[in-house]
Amino acid sequence: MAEANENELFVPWSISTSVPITLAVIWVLLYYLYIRHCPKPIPGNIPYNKSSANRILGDTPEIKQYQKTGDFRRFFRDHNAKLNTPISQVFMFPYSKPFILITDFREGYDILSRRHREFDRSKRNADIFGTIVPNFHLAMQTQDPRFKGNKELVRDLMTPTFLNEATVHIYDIATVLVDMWAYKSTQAAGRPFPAYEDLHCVALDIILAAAFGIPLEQSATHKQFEFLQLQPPIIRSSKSKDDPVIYSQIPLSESLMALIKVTGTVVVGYKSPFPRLHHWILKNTIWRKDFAQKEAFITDQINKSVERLTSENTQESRMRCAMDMMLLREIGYAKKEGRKPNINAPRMRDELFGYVATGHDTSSTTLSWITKFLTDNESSQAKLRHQLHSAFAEAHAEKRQPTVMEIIEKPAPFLDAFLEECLRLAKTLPTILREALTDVTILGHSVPKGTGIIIYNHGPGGQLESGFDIPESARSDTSQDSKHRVGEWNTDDISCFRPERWLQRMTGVQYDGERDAEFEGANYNANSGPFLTFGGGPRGCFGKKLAYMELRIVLAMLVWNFEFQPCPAELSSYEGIDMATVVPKQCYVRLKQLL
Ligand code: HEM
Repeated sequence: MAEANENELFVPWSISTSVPITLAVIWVLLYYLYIRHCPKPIPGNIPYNKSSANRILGDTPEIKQYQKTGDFRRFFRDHNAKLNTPISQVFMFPYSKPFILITDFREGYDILSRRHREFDRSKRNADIFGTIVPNFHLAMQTQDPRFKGNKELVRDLMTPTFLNEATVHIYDIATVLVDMWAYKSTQAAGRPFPAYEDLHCVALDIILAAAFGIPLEQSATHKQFEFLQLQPPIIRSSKSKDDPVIYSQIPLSESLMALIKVTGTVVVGYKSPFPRLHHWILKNTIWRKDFAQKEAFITDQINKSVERLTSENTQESRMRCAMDMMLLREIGYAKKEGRKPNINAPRMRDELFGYVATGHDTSSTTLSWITKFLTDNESSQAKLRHQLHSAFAEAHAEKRQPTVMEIIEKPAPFLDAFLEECLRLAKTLPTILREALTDVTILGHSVPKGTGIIIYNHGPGGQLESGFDIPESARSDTSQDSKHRVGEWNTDDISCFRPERWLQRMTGVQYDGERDAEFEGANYNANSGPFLTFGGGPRGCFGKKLAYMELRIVLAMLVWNFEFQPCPAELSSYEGIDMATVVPKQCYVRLKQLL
């Protein structure tokens, strides 16, 4: 009986004690797992968001909120602004190491230009581009054994000879754009119309002409203009001068669409925590056809180039595009190495596609931002036109278009300054990635080897916003040495559009009261102040010279031919959308033809 009673007592006791103990053990275990999987901040005192450090997803929920608005890169700006710091840790992806985010220009510039033995292209770049163009030098770190060979292959593509060839294509395509916009503006009769699609085609045509020598008649812009002229005249149903006119757009060929789509797939790499796997799955499923078409397009262009280079016709066999230059290099290497040329070498195919991919979106997006700055800064626009009239005085007197050589060669400091100011403010590519190759010190903080570095040049202390007072002693020796190499922007107008900030007056120049005096003695100074639009150092933008040529020619031709008049506020947002680059959400023009 006593035994039975003991058992009776024991059972309820065991339930009442073992359940809470089990729950407590589970809770401790879960808590341990939770803590184990939360982000691990870098030891020391680099600021980070404390609540993000206490959740497995780190900063991801906040980043997702920004993604919903379209421009997730704004997160970087706000992150350092909220933490009131030029350097912070970001927990970008679950289970990954923290990234270091820097918004201070001098530190970014120092890392890119002076400390490139300590910092290199980030492995994340390889993750982002690895499944699209694994053999493109952008996807490689500098110590990658393939890197040097690839750079050799593309060596000729930014030489003056090659660029001179490219300027002719650029000018021809810009001329078609001018003709098309003259036609559109007549039809629109003072109403605005969207500009983005046309600029996207122009930039595509330019890079395809430079890469593969695709002739003007086959350009998307030329076809669009022909198509437009066959359309019935626009019937205006609305009376408001502010209602935009929407023109029909001829669809691009399947192969061009494939090139654009494949380039756009890079966004998956930017945003995914598992970029390679994520991209690989999509590439082998829903994007399979696009990738196949892109490959077929490149094969076709290689065959055409071989035909050109082996043609008896000297006019035909003349080198005229990146494809031909690369093929000739490959033939040269093969001869030297006593082997057959590999005209289908993966590195050549990827360098070619990479050239198109990196050269297209960046330029088209920048052109779109430029048209917005033209539209919204009337007095600077008028001053630019005035500069062009005085720089290309003969063309102005003869009421003709400036020639391409006039645009490229005549000094026009306000044109340089205007373009640079557009590039400073354009949101095209505000993030630059690096990786610490060794344990490093950044602004006095220890950062371990292998850490990903994000340099965000539109944040506090960057090229658009004044920053923090950082003691010189916290900066690296190289940063202290180069303190005066680049000027500083005036904090009062740093975020305003003011091309004059790039000009310096030569001392001793007298003004004679003539019309052109405002440009006399004005010198454009590229080091006037913070500017990282093309990154910097040995891994800075490879296509910068081509980009400047393209933007200069298109900008000069547009301002010569049109007055960009204000668009209604509801069509003039400065918000960006995150694609491969940050594209303006709205890009409209309202044009008055001048010639
Ligand atoms: C306005 C137009 C352009 C902008 C704003 C731009 C911007 C940039 C930026 C910010 C980088 C990263 C630099 C760094 O990490 O330090 C970059 C890299 C690069 N850009 Fe551009 N770019 C433009 C036009 C072009 C063009 C036209 C081409 C080629 C035809 C090109 C080819 C490249 C390549 C290949 C790289 C990688 C270089 C390397 O990894 O060594 N870009 N660009």
